[in-house]
Amino acid sequence: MNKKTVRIGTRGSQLALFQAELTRKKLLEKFPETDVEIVIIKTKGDKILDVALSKIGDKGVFTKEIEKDLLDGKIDMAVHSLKDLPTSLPEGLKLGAVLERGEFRDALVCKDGRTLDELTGNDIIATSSLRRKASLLRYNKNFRIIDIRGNVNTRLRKMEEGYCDAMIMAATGFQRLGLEKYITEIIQPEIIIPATSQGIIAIESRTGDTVTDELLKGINHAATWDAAEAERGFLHAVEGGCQVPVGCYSQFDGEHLSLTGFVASLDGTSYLSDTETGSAVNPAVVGERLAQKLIARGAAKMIEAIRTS
Ligand SMILES: NCc1[nH]cc(CCC(=O)O)c1CC(=O)O
Repeated sequence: MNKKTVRIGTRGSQLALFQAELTRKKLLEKFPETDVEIVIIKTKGDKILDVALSKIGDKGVFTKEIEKDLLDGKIDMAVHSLKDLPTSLPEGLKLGAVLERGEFRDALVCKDGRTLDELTGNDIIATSSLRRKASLLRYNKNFRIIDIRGNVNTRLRKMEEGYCDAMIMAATGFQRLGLEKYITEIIQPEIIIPATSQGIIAIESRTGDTVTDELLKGINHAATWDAAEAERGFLHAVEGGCQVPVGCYSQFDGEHLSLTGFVASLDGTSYLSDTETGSAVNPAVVGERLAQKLIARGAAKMIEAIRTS
C-alpha cells in the first residue's frame, strides 16, 4: 500500500518553519502511516522588508500566496501564526485546526537588561505594531518609538548595532526559537494587551477536503480553538486589522470564558478597554458582545477617525 503524502505549506522564516515542523511532528505522532512534506512558499510580507506592515495596507500579507497554492491543491494544508490570518478567509478555505497555545503575552527585549519601568524618554523602543505603539505611549507618553521589520534574528542584530535600546515582540516567537534568554520581561496585559490569537499556531485547509479534515481533527487542541473563536469573534466584530491599535486575550475557568479587549487611538491618548464574561459554549458570541460594548462606548468612531486620518 502506498503511503499517503500530506503537503504542508509555510513561509520560509525560521519561526514559520518551526511551526510547520511542529505540525508535522503532531501529525506523525497521530498518523504514523502518513508521509508529511513541508513546502516553502514566499509571501509579499517576506519580500517587502523595508515598510511597516501597517503601511503595506492589505490584510493577509503573510498568507495570500500560500492560500493560492492551497486552493490550487499544490498543498493540503497551510500553517500560519493565527494572528497573521485575517478573520474572513477566502472562499473555499477554512480554519482547520489549532495547536495548543504558547505564551500569549508580549515581551520586552532590552539590550542592557532593563525592564519597561526603567526605560525613559531617552530610550528608543522598536516595534512596528500600532497596538504596541499606542499601548507604550499610554504607559509613558515620552517613549520614543521607531519602526522595525525583519525576522527575530535580524531584529536582534539591529538592536546590537545600536538601532534601538529595546524592542517589543511576541514572547512566543523568542521561546519557539530557543532565544528566551533575550527576554528581559514578560509584559502584563494591563500594560500591553496582546494581539488577537497571539501565540496560536493555525492550520488552514480547504472546505470539503474530508481527508485533511480527518487528520486535522486528530491534532486540534480544543481549549485553544475556543480561545481563537472568542478572540477572532471580537476582532471580526470591531473590524480591526493591523491598521488599528486593537487587541484582546481570553481566559477560561472551566465553563466560563473571560475576554478582555481594547481599541485605542494611534498615540494612545484615547484608550477603551473592557471585559466580557460568558459561557464557553459559544465563545464567538462572547467576542461579539465585547465588541458591542466597546462600540457603544465609541470604538467605531475611534477606528473611523484612524482610517480617514
Ligand atoms: N506579526 C508578525 C508575527 N506573527 C506571529 C508572531 C509571533 C508568533 C505568534 O504570536 O504566534 C509575530 C512576531 C511578533 O509579533 O513578535
